[in-house]
Amino acid sequence: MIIEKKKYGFLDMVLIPFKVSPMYSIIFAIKYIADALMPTLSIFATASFINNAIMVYNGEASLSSVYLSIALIVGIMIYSTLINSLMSFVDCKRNIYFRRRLVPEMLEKLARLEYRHIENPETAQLIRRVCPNINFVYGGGMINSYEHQFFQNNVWEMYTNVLGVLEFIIYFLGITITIFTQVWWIAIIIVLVSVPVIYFGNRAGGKNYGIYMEKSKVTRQANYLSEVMMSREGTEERNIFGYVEQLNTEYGKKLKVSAVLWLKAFARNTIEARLCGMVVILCFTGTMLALVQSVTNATITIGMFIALMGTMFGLSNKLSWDVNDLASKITEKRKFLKDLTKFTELEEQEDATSKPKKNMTFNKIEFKDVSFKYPGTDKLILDGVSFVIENGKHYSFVGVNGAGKTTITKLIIGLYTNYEGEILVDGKSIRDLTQAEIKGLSAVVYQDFAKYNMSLYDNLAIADIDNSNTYEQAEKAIELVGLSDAVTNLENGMDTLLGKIGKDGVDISGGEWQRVAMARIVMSNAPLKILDEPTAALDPISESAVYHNFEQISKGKTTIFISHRLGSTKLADIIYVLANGKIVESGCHSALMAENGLYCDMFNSQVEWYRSDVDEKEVTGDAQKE
Ligand SMILES: Nc1ncnc2c1ncn2[C@@H]1O[C@H](COP(=O)(O)OP(=O)(O)OP(=O)(O)O)[C@@H](O)[C@H]1O
Repeated sequence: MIIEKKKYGFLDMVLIPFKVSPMYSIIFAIKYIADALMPTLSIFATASFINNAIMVYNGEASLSSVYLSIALIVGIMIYSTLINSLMSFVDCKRNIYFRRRLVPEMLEKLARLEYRHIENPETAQLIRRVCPNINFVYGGGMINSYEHQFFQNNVWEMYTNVLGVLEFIIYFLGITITIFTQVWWIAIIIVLVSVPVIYFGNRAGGKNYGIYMEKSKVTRQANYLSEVMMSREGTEERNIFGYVEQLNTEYGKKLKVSAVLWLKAFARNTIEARLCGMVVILCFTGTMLALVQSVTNATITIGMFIALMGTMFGLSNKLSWDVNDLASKITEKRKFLKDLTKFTELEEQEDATSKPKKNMTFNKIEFKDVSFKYPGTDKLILDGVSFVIENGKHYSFVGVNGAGKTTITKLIIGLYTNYEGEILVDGKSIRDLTQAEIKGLSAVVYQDFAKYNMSLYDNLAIADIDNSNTYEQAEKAIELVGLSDAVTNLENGMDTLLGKIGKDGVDISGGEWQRVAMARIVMSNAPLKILDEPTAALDPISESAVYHNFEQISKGKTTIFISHRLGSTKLADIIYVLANGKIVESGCHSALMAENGLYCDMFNSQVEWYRSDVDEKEVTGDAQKE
């Protein structure tokens, strides 16, 4: 385990990459140290070459005396030219390795997280910041400036930033020590000038990060607008409502705000860095002039003087820009580590990644006085709800939008445990069941069911991951949901790739996708089948066919139907009517109609809708006859 629950600090910027791969970490550390030593080496090589060349010119030395320094200069040049290309290749391999080591671990951690963290906007954003490759809900676009990075890249960048700091320290020490050995007081001046420059650079870098964060929020909103204007899903509405121009104006405004923020940061950065740079250049120019005196006094050689000139201007650039940049990056990564700490502290569900237990059975599921609020909210969604689900019977939950029907199913499948009251499976609290048992108990199709871009057979077989179901069973399931004709028309039958991800992929209609999802739960071995709005996307003929096949689909199984189409409730043995967080009525269709309560009102209002139309036709027909 590389990423574990703990408080992550600065040291982890080095420790985590080392844990992933000591080999790549060492290779890159050597590269950065070598890069840091090159300028110092270059001073000696250049000085030696110039001094020896002058001596050769004056006839004081033979040509061979410059060979070593030329070899050194050529070596440094070859190193500078080749090292980056070579390291790009190594980095490519390193990247793949880091991905292979870190991504599965993060995916597993995500799978173990308690569901409430995925639905809660705050924790969902935290998850996205740490694992940006995970496409969670709650708005697209970047949240943080580091968010565009994949998790594994963030981990690696932390390390290279620290190596960058190490490189700068070695480089700075190398040069100042070299200068100290030549003219000690110049080294003192360099240190005295550098301290405030490093301090201001560091401070500006930290501030920049704050501005980038602000900018990212606006960019995120702009990205969302751009997504709305360009996404495939919105094509029809875009044409019909003609909102692109208005959105585009809004998009432009957001981009402008984002650009202004960036420019502000950039301008301040440039001014601060340039001012610092100017101060450094002025100081260094002064020292250079003083150095001329040292050359005249023969305190230093001409070669050393020329080599130092180049190096000191390089140093002024590094001081004004690199420190600033590194400070900004380190602040960013410290924020990432803080997020990583919070992420690892998110509660996990025990045995969350286990597979559904096979052959689960039950006689009775009972809600006893259950009350529930979504975590972090105050609204009581269920308020003392009690009901029973008996094995082999069919149930319907009915109620207005937001009544809490889907919420009940989320509690049955164990997504939330923070309810009051009891949910019992044959007298045993659902909280005491293992995840494997809960998973083995029920199969669900929600309104926003998944559309897997896989073969049709795999879309079904996924409900029974150990594949105890056969092709014949898949075909039977397809027949039960009324998809057989559509499958016959597919070129590769059950093996046809669904969705547009592959070259040969076939895009099927919304209603057909819904039936595939229904077939999936037919394939599942779970004794309780929950269908949340199962026929919403079906045409009336398909819907009545599905209801017709319902007996077979649910044979020997217990079903819960949630539907606003009240015709379906006639199939239920018991209908539970929810209102204001409570079950206000229960019974079969005829009993509830006789009760003349909420259910009867809802049913009649739907019937009225059709009836007024029928009546109108009848009246018009009669009038025409007359
Ligand atoms: N993750 C969540 N966090 C906070 N509140 C939520 C969450 N999910 C649902 N709710 C709220 O809980 C209430 C009940 O939602 P639920 O989805 O159970 O209703 P429903 O009866 O299934 O509605 P519909 O018929 O529209 O599907 C709604 O007011 C909804 O806003």
